[in-house]
Amino acid sequence: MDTSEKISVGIVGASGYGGVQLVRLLLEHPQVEITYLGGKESAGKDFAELYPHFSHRFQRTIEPIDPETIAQQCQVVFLSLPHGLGYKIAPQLLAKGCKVLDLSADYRFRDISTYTATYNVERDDNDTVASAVYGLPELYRESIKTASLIGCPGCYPTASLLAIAPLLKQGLILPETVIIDAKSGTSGGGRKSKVNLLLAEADNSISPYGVAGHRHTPEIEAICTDLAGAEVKVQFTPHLLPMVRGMLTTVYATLRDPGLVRDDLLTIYKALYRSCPFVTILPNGIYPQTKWTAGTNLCYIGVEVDPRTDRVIVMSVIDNLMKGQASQAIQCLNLMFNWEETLGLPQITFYP
Ligand SMILES: NC(=O)C1=CN([C@@H]2O[C@H](COP(=O)(O)OP(=O)(O)OC[C@H]3O[C@@H](n4cnc5c(N)ncnc54)[C@H](OP(=O)(O)O)[C@@H]3O)[C@@H](O)[C@H]2O)C=CC1
Ligand SMILES: CC(=O)N[C@@H](CCC(=O)OP(=O)(O)O)C(=O)O
Repeated sequence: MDTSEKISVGIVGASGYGGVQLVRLLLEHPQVEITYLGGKESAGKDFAELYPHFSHRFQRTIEPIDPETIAQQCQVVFLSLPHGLGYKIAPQLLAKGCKVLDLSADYRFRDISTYTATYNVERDDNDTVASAVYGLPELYRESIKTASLIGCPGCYPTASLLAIAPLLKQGLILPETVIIDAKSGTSGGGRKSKVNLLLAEADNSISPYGVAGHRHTPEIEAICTDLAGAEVKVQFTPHLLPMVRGMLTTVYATLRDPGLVRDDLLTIYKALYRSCPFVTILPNGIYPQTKWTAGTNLCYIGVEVDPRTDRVIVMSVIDNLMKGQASQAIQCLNLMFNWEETLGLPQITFYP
């Protein structure tokens, strides 16, 4: 394909884990060309200096973050920055005609007061927030297609919401009974050094954190409430696993109708995800493994019912850096440009 037909794309926050996934995927994407990389501490360095395994294929200097310059060089901009930064740049990019996909929490909430309470960032850009669409294609595909600004979901909300959405949409559970037990690899914490992510701390160990207060709880609850059409509160507990990539969530909830069996639920899940190329509902008695998703945009879901407790148990796995972050953003990009939803996205993992 003639490169003049390609869309010019920039990545702000290219030096981080989200950034490096985006570079890898966008280099292989047939419809885009990377024309800008931005960063703060990394500005002035070549990308291949930070990630030498790219040096045979891609070299580009990371530039300081200047919205004017970015808008001149890019039609689409991925913001892969810590929360509280993207919202200062996105309005200027949008005003210049760029489409923006923000991987942080800045545009995930329709209600700014929930964002402010959760992230402790004061802001009043209500109009921009109102124009943003939550970037979970399986639930908001049609809105994503026409959006200019996407608030890409967090990794825990992605895995949790894909697991629970059919139950809430169909009114199959008592919403006050939802418990989400989630586990993540350490790359979920990003590339910046943190003590709990050191090998000596995380290896040979598993630990809960953010119990009864993790910042993803309000994000999950807001979308659950939207899906159920009534307020939903969830009990969400994340855990850090001694591995790099991957996320498992196990969701428990009490069925409204104790007569429902696993086969009924599998039929409902398959029907709701029938047009979703990245979601696989596993057959009877098969439960998912994170290993099946590594490096891909896939989500596998297993469903079980315990007739002794009338609870449904739904298990979902994703790669936190992919469906939980970078490749899901590219899935949204594909929809925004009316390309095949799967374009440029790996669909089979390396295994084992
Ligand atoms: N890791 C994961 O599994 C997931 C992460 N996310 C979200 O995606 C976003 C990126 O995460 P991730 O890639 O893991 O994070 P990293 O810590 O790996 O990277 C952060 C990036 O942000 C840049 N940055 C940091 N501070 C500033 C600043 N003050 N001004 C400008 N640039 C800055 C860094 O650039 P430099 O080095 O140049 O300073 C770096 O490129 C975050 O909002 C995160 O919460 C979402 C889903 C999953
Ligand atoms: C293992 C680990 O530390 N994970 C991160 C979640 C990563 C993510 O999705 O966070 P954002 O909402 O910022 O995008 C955490 O629990 O804070």
